[in-house]
Amino acid sequence: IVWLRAGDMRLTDNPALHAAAESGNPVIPVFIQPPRCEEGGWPLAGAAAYWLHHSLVALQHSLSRLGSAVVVRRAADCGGSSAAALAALAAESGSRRVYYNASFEPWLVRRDEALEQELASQGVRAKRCAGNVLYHPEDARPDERTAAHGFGSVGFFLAAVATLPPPPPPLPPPRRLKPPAAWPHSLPLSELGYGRLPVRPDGTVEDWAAGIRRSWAVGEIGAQRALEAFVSGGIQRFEGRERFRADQANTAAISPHLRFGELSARAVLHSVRERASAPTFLRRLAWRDLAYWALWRFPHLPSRPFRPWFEAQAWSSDQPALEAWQAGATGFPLVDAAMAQLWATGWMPNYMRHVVAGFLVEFLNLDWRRFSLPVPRHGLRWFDYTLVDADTAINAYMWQNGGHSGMDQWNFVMHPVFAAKSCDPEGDYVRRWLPQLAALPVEYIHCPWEAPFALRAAAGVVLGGNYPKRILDDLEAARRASHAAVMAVR
Ligand SMILES: Cc1cc2nc3c(=O)[nH]c(=O)nc-3n(C[C@H](O)[C@H](O)[C@H](O)COP(=O)(O)OP(=O)(O)OC[C@H]3O[C@@H](n4cnc5c(N)ncnc54)[C@H](O)[C@@H]3O)c2cc1C
Repeated sequence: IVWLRAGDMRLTDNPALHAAAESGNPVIPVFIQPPRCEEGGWPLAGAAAYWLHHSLVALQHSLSRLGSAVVVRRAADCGGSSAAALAALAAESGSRRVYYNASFEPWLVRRDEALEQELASQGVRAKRCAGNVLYHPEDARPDERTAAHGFGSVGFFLAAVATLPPPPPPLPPPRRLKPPAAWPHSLPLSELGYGRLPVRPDGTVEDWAAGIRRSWAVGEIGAQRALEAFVSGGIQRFEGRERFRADQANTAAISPHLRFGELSARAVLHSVRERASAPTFLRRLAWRDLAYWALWRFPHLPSRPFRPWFEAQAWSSDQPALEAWQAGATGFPLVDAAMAQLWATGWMPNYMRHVVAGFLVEFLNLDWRRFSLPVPRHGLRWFDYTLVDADTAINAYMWQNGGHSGMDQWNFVMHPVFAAKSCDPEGDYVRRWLPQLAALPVEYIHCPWEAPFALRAAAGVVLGGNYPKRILDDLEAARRASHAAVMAVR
């Protein structure tokens, strides 16, 4: 049995699949929808769940070309836990071995340890394989020497893994997977509900995911093409300052492929190293491992401030401001364009994530980690719900830093107008995502409130009409207030 989890959606460099294929025995790949209690409070939802559905469709297709398949099960139907579902599948199929790739979220580490014991008690051996990160968190050796790089920074992490053997080259995809004599029962993928879209009372489908489908080629083949396009084309622009541009596609745009394991980090590392000199990009990849290490070492990262005294920080409770941030209706075009891109495509580039996170924390002084029901509204949870690359480790690590309480706190403030000078100098990004502002000349595109009334009228822009008025008139005062709240606890 190869137990495929949400981060394993590939054939190439999939150590668990590779090991099972090499065993020479029949191979049964299985995906089990975990019960809520195994998800550590971070159930897959929204855009990321939608992505997983399509990634599973693509994986089924790739496996069928090798004469194999993915058996789909729900833990809820098979004893209520992943362990029980695997034990049942092992009993049905006569399998004695379960192969899987290691995860590092603390709740999954605990679950996997208990699961291995439960399977062992039923005569089934589990083999945990290494492969979804470059360096396993438990192998990193952070100490005083590495902390000299700035505790929790990427330099700190690179020093902590400097003496480890380099990540091995990626494994090839299996050429063949021996099928079992009879395929065990499998649910249709649709039963998992990950790809389900809401139906209106009149029976029509509310297709909020059309923009995601248009923007991405989900699955391993799409992932490899995206990586190839970046390595053969854009990587040198990334190494320069152009990686900060929002109006140009100068980053790899592979994060959802990495999140769902359609690409392995090792495959990305080796592909880049073979073809280009790209130290800045490779630091980004190391950042991903750093986030996994941080969550593994400090399990409370998604729920409590890393620096505990920030627990006492006084936050604003301005609900309309929060809703304006979410909806991309703050009246600050750069922020609103990014939130519109997020809503439409499930993604925005790193620089824009800094801009919108900074706006929420530094100017609106809204608590990034609060939890609200039924809609997850605040920064971290809103990203988790809307990003196709939603990743608990990276998301929490970055919001902690943006929210001042993290290991590697941001020492900069992204001003929603001035930041545009480097990331959207001609206003093309804003024009793309906020077409109602498209006719404004470049000097006003990021600050439409400053445009003379007649010019706005000629451009068809009505503040408070087809584009909102600013929710903050005095950014400097807002910034001073949030700074005072930080200084009171720091
Ligand atoms: C507030 C905030 C929240 C974020 N939440 C997520 C998240 O949930 N999931 C996620 O994948 N990324 C997250 N990021 C990190 C980063 O913004 C994205 O990984 C990046 O924008 C993805 O685009 P790309 O593939 O073009 O990245 P590139 O810049 O081309 O980098 C290549 C890969 O390196 C990794 N990487 C890049 N930047 C970072 C980083 N800062 N930290 C860790 N790994 C990184 C990603 O896997 C990325 O795909 C967040 C950043 C911020 C500021």
